[in-house]
Amino acid sequence: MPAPGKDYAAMLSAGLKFCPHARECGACQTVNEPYEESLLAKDEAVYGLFHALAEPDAIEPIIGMDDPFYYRNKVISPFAAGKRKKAPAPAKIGKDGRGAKRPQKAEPREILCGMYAQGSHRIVDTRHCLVENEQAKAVVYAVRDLMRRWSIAPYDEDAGTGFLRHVVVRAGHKSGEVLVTLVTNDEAFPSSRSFCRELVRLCPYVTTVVQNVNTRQTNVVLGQAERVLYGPGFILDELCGLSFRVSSRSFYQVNARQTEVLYDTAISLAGLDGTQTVIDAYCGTGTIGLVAAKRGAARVIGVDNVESSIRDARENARHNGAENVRFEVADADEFMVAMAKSGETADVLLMDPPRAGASEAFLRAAALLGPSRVVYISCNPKTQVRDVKYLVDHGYRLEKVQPVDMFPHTGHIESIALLQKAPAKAD
Ligand SMILES: C[S@@+](CC[C@H](N)C(=O)[O-])C[C@H]1O[C@@H](n2cnc3c(N)ncnc32)[C@H](O)[C@@H]1O
Repeated sequence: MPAPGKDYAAMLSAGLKFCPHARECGACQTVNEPYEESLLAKDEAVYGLFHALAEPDAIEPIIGMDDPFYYRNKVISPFAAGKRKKAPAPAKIGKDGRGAKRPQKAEPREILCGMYAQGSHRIVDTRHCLVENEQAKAVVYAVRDLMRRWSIAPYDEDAGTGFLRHVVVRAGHKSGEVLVTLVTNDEAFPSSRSFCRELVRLCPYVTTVVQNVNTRQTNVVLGQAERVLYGPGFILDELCGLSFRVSSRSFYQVNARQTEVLYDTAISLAGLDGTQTVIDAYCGTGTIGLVAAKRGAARVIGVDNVESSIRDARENARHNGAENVRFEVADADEFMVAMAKSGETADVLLMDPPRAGASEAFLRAAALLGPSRVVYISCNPKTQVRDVKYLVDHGYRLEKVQPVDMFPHTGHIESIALLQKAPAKAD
C-alpha cells in the first residue's frame, strides 16, 4: 500500500480520503496522515503527562473511531466580502460608434464562507471538509447562495457594517434534526420569514432557525439577544438511549458518536450502585448527569453557569422522566464552596470543565467535600493533569486515565481520569 500522506494521488487511488483544504485551513493537522499514527501520538502525549501520577497500566490506550470522518455535528462559518471581480477592459470604439457596448452593471462582490485559516481572519473555502457533518455544511452554502440572491451584505469586521456575520449549524446525529443560527449585526431582519421558507425549501432537514443578534465588534460569535424565526427554537437528539434538547446557546458535544463512548466509559468508572449522590459539575444540558441518573445514581445535582443550558437540562430531565435530578444555574466554584460549607455530602463528583480546567477554589472545595470518587472529563489534558495533581496532593489516588478520541485528525485530546479517595493514614 502506498504511504498515505506522502503521495496524495496514491492515497486517492488506494480509496483513502484526502482533504484538499488541509494546508490552508490548518484545523485538522493530521487529516492526510494515517489515523492510527495520530492515535499513537495522542497516546504518547497522555502517557507523558500522567505517568508520574499513576501506575503505568492505569493509563489506557485511546479509544479511536471506526469511521473518523464527518463527525462534527456543529459547523460554524463566518461570512465576508471577497474581492470585487475585475471589470472587463473598455472596448475600443470606432469613430462611427462601432464596438460601443452598453455599460455593464458593476459585478457584485463575492461572498466568502468556510473557515478562518489558522491564526488569522482569512476565510478559506472548505466545501469539501472531511470532518464536518455534510448536511450541516450544505446549509452554510445554501445560506451563502440566498445572501447572493437576496443581496444580503456580509459583515465587514473592520468597519462594523454589513448584516450577516456567521451561521452556526447543529445537526442531531440520531434525530437528523438541524438547528440553524443566523448571527446578524442588526435586530431588524426584513423578509426573515421568506428567507427561512426558502432555506427550508433548499435544505428540508432544517427543523428550526434562530436569529442571534451580535452588534459588538468582537471575535465572540454569538451575542446575547435571540429570537426564533422558524420551528421550535431547539432540536432534539439522542445520546445513550436518552433524548436531549439542544438550543442555540447551549453546550453540546461536537462528536455525538464518540460522546456515547465517553459517557459509557465515565459512568462505568463512576461505579454507580443505586445508592450514590452524584454531582455533575459543568453539566451543560445535563447530558452526562441524566445518563448517570438512569444508570444507578440515587440522586444527581447538576450545575452550570449558562442559563439556557440549565433550562434545557431541566426540560431534558422532564421529558426523560428523571425525577432524581436537580439542576442549578450557578458558578461551579461558588456552588462547590457552598456545598462543602453546608455539610451536604456527595459520593461521586463528575466534572467536565472547559479547557482552562477547574479553579483552585473548586478543587479545594471538592477535596473538602470528599466524594469517594472523582470522574474528571477534560478536553485539555494539560490543565487536567494540573488539577489531578492537586487532588492527588489532597487525599486522592489516580486510578485510571482513559483518553477517548473526540476530535479525530486534530491535535485535540479528550480524556477521563478516575480518582479515588485514598484511605486515611493510621497515626
Ligand atoms: C466541556 S462543557 C461540558 C458540558 C457537559 N458536561 C457535556 O458533556 O455536554 C463545559 C461546561 O462548563 C460550563 N461552564 C464554564 N464555566 C463555568 C463556571 N465557572 N461555572 C459553571 N459552569 C461553567 C459551560 O457552560 C459548559 O456547559
